[in-house]
Amino acid sequence: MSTPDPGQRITPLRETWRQLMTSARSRAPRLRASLIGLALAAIAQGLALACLMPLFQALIPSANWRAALPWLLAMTGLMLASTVIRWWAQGFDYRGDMVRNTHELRSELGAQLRRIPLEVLQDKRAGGVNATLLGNVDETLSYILTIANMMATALLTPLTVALAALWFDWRMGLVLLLVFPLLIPLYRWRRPAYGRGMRMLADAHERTSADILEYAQGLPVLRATCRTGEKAQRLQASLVHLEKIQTIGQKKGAKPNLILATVMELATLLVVLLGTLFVAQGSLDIAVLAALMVIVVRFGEPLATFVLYAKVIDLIEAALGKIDALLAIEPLPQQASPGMPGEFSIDFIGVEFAYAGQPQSILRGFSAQLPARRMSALVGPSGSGKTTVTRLLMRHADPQAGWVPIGGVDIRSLSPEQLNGLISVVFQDVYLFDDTILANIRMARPDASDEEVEAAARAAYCHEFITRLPEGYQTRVGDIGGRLSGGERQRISIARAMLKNAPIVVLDELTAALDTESEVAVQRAIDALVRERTVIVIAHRLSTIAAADQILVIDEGRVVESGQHAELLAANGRYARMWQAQQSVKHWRVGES
Ligand SMILES: Nc1ncnc2c1ncn2[C@@H]1O[C@H](COP(=O)(O)OP(=O)(O)OP(=O)(O)O)[C@@H](O)[C@H]1O
Repeated sequence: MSTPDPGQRITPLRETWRQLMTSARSRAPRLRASLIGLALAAIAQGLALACLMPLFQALIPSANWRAALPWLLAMTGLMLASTVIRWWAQGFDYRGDMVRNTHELRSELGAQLRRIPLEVLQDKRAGGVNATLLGNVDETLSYILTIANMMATALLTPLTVALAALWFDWRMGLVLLLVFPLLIPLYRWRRPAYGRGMRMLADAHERTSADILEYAQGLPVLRATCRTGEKAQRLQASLVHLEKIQTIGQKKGAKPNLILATVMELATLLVVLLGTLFVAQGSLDIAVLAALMVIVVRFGEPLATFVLYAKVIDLIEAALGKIDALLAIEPLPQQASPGMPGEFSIDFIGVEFAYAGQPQSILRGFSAQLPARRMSALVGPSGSGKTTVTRLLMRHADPQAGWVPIGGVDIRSLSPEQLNGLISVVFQDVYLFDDTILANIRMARPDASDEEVEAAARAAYCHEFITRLPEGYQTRVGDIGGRLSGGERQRISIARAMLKNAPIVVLDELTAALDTESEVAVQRAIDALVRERTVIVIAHRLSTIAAADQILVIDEGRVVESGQHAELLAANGRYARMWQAQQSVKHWRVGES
């Protein structure tokens, strides 16, 4: 995700309000009403406290309870109203709206993850996405009412009292009102720094979250390569960075808070001094001064911490920014659909493609015809663009020029579901979810019956090893951990493809990392899978694709040779040289020079 730009403009509060209402989704009107309710409750509370002035006037020194009674009743009524409105407003939190809203927002972000181009998603670190979905969503919605309540009580209640005080004694009213304009320059002075600080904090959280996830997931590899220390250092560096940002945040908050607390103390002193002076002169009712002193003491504390609350608004704003940025990523456009293809040949026509932000094109005028129900193999040096070709077929991204039709239908006119339904993918790296084996296979076609799942597993040569597991098909992948071998995991992946029964199969050379026995099993499963389908296989070991119907040799993003194995050998070109190089490697033995 984006790194913070220190010069970045501070989002206006209006924009924060808009983002907040957007993230409240269907509950925006209720949230808006709750926030307005909290403001009204604070004003009612201010009016209730203002009643202290006439109440004291009636009681001091004449103790006229009859004159005091209406004010006592008004105060009780206003206090009651304030409490009821506040309870109603906060009902958004305690009646579960907030939790449901948080859940909806997370679901929407989850749906957005499914919509955004995979190529964009691949650029984001898993931990970063996790930080947005969990942390930012919580930061945004869970604190909002609490903080709004605090701010309303800290600002609106004293402001109401100050305005009411004008009525009883304009000089004291003005003194009270003077305190509020002082808050504004203080807030404006600190806000850019807080805003930046909170954005940096959000970025630091995201980075640390990504590093922790990567460290935990990569531990087996790190241990095997003895590089735990190096990665641990990186993680440690992230944690230190996070600590630094938090410390800076605390330090930045200390000064304005101290200043504000001092201003509030001085304001209290000013009210007491001026009040005493006016009372001594006989121009101020002692009862009004007594009431004002109670009020000032009551509000000094929340006002003093106002700037601290303002910091949380910036935290919310930073979180809203992250959520907005994720929601703003556009899915790939879809053209008008002429319907589903009638057959499943694949063409790449003049395809130019560069990854986002990369200057050089990976595919440069790539054109190829992959006949239906035939196996086409992509071979070529590492980095030549083989995987990129398959990614474009699966529409992880769109080419900058050229197009890719399946059976003559441009894949850009198929919906993601239609396109995904046409293609099965089997990679070396098989991701198994922490669920039962049955569910892991069934995910390829959720409506498949148990019998159909088992038939696919048999066809992919999985049934035997699955029935040997402690609970057969009901064994949870998490419970058996690393007990499944690479070949077994790959056969589960092939079973998924069997069950999906899509007409096109993309295979990343599977057998490269397997021992001979597993290789034979996986190869048999593949042979069963690819029958009668349009198959693209990315091959590193040429021996595995010698029988392909067509071999496309790719170099620097275009097809430089194509044909069958024998033809290409006879042509004595690039393929023949690659073949010879691999044949000679085959005869090497470890330790021989
Ligand atoms: N998401 C990405 N962003 C930027 N560049 C990328 C991305 N994915 C791949 N590349 C670059 O594109 C080029 C082609 O990569 P690709 O994976 O298609 O090659 P390949 O022929 O499949 O390589 P290999 O045989 O090593 O798997 C490489 O230089 C690679 O670094």
